[in-house]
Amino acid sequence: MRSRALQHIPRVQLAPAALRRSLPARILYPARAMSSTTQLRSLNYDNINPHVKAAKYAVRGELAVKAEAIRREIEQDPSSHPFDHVIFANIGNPQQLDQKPITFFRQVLSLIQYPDLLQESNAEVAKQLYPEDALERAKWLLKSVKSVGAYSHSQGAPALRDSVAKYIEERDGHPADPESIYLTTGASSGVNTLLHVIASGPNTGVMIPIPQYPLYTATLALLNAKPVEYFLEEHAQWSTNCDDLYTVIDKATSEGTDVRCICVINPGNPTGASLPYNSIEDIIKFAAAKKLVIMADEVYQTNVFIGEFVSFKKVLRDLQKKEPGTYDNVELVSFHSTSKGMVGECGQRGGYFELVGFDPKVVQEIYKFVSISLCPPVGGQCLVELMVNPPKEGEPSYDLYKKEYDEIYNGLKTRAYALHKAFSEMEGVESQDPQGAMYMFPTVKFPEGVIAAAEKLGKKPDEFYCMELLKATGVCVVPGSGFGQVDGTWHFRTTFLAPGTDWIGRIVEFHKNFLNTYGN
Ligand SMILES: Cc1ncc(COP(=O)(O)O)c(C=O)c1O
Repeated sequence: MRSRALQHIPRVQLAPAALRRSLPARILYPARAMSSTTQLRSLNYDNINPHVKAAKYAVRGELAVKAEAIRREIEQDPSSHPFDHVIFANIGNPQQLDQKPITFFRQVLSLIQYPDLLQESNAEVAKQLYPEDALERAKWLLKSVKSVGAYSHSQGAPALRDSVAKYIEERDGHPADPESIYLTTGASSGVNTLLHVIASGPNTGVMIPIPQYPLYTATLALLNAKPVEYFLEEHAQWSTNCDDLYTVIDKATSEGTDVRCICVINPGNPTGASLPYNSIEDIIKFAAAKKLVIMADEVYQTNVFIGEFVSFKKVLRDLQKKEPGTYDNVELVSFHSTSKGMVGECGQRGGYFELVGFDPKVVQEIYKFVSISLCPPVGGQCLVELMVNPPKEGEPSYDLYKKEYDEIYNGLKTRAYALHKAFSEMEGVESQDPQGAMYMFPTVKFPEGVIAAAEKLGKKPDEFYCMELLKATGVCVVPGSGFGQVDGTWHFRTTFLAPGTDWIGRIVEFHKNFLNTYGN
């Protein structure tokens, strides 16, 4: 008789080790024993947090997994696919796509990681390797944080927050308070913090733009709170229709949802749209009228090709000045990051948020929440300082910094326009002007044949299209369904980060062949 403990283990697993080594895995671990519902473990698919299972995050979904598998296949056998490398255009990951880090930033980061180079005894070597301003900045940063290996204040090192406040002041022409600034582990952790504090139960509603960056819907799913969708207007360059916001909130409220917040992504992901001053003003007025927190995701603030970036903070302060008293209680949180822009250091996980107009007792809870994670990475905090306080004209590193910055900016712009031109020449494809961010989100009209072929595979047409594109060209993009789209319309999102324009030609060629194959 087998003991109770052994009853769940297939007999073959109890076979001698030598025999087990010779048996194939499918015999050793039959499906039932391998499934995550095995009673040998505490966790199985059916008993884990259902909200984790409910969360969707398409930019790292099925297509990204397949793209990685193809990349590995090519590594092992370069002739295994009709292309020699995969282009990860599915995610805004600049340096994975060969964007060079800004030299000054890396010089300073390398010094703060290896401070021995700043010792007097190494002064001669250091002088040969580093410009004077990089050495000075590294010394100052180390004085401010002591060591990148030490925890900092949970809100971020005070001297670095002073620099962020100065940057915001210069950008907006209004003062900023370092005590209201929180350095974060990328913008994602800031968004996560605020949504945790805002979501108090399944009835909490948060207005999110559609299409949106799925961080928002995924986090709301984790928190079991409700996304309240407002649709951006594709025909008008993905603009925000303010009248529509009133209709959307009134409907949600009448259905019993406690709507507390509106999220705005400006410039937009995936749309790239930049909000003009008057739209921001309208959104602030709407938030004031409906007593909503504004979450302004401004991580693409320097990725603007048409017009100028205007921050929510600036417009709010302008309004408060113009109409004293009316907007005093507007609660605004604005996010920024070292991941995007010309910095593109998303692996370093730097970012910040600024709070304006929040109740002091709520602020205390936000502080407690961030302090539970101790502090954001101190190296990332230093990079935030470098981003907001880059070399100035006349300083030794300025010319190189400006050259590198401009090259990255112009490269992005050139590729955005090349993609736009390519899309305009593809049958059934239409894309709005590339205004900013790092993405294009064209719409694709699929003929019946495509829709039927996708249905047969149990896929949505845009998912089918993107998978076929990946398999034929190695270009990995994300189906529009991962961001949300008007029913019956189909899109895909691609970054314009990949170097060169050859891959754009590959998309055009694929599209032609795809329509020839499935067009009828
Ligand atoms: C709109 C938007 N917000 C936030 C993030 C997260 O950025 P981070 O790397 O700073 O966490 C991204 C990343 O792509 C994004 O597109």
